[in-house]
Amino acid sequence: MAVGLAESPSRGLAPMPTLNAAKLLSRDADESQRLLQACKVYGFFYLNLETPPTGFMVKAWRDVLSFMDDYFDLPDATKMLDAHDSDITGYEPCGTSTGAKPGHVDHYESLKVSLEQCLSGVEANLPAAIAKNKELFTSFVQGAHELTLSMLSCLALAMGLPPGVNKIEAAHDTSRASTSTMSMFRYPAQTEEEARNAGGHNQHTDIGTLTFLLCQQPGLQVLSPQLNKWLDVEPRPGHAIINVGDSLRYLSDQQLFSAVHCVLPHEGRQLQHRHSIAFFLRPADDAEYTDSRGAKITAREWHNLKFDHFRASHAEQANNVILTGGMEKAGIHRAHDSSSAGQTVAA
Ligand SMILES: O=C(O)CCC(=O)C(=O)O
Ligand SMILES: [Fe+2]
Repeated sequence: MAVGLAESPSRGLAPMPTLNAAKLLSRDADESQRLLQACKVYGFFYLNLETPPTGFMVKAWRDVLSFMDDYFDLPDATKMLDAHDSDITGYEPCGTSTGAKPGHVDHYESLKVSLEQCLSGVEANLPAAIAKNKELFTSFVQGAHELTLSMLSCLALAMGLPPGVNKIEAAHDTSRASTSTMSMFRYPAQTEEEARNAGGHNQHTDIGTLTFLLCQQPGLQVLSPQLNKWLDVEPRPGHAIINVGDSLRYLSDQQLFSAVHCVLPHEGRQLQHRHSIAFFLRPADDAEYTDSRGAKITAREWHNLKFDHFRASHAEQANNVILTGGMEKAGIHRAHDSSSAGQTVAA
């Protein structure tokens, strides 16, 4: 049975393993095995950033948050000067996609800067507000890029694939264009009136390879593959939340699990602004795989198709397997070695 939108309060916290960023950066073999199991069983895990060499990311997190406080407080008309109708760079106001409840639009605004803009080193390529903080953003994006790429090497190691040249790593060759991007989100505080038509972030699976997410406030929920019910993802200081996206599931021939998730305020409406920061690692635009419909598609085409679908009505979204990659349907929770997780899968 498919599970509907997360309209009721979720019960319980999502059980998620914790991995160590420093060990993954040094390609530790045991940590790589734990990473593989986390991606196969949950598709979501915590990443401890607090030890060197990733401690600088915790400081950058604070600095980006204080930038976001100032940026999102600007008048709408000023922020709209940064809106370029793009899904990888610039500003996007609230209400452009379908929301987390039936009949609602979303309730988050975002400011994005692409990996390519950051790597180009050319200030003129960056959104103006970001160009003023070029060092902060380039070091954050490079740090998140290096970390997520190192996770792909660790996964290849744990899967016994030839280093560097395997299908997964080869699809992330940095000399080719991609839609990898950093996105800053504000879910603004809402009045009761505002909450009647808008709320949260609709259920979805992520488009890309791995998502590196920093958040301090609750609201994120995951559809547990084990229990087939919505659970809260508890934010943890000094830890990123990492999840597998559709592209990595497809490139791994469905071995890795991209869990369905959404954002909903606990209290029924957003009482205070909620902020989150994401880096979305995605494959090179021309990388190819077979998607959830069984179609051969490039990573760029999947990205564009999925974003169009985020903007479609709930009724259209329910008609196919694009929004959640078919992951919420019973039976897709394929059997896995339950010994590794100490849990069995409710199919
Ligand atoms: O804001 C969050 O915590 C999650 C956002 C998210 O799931 C996404 O942008 O893909
Ligand atoms: Fe997401």
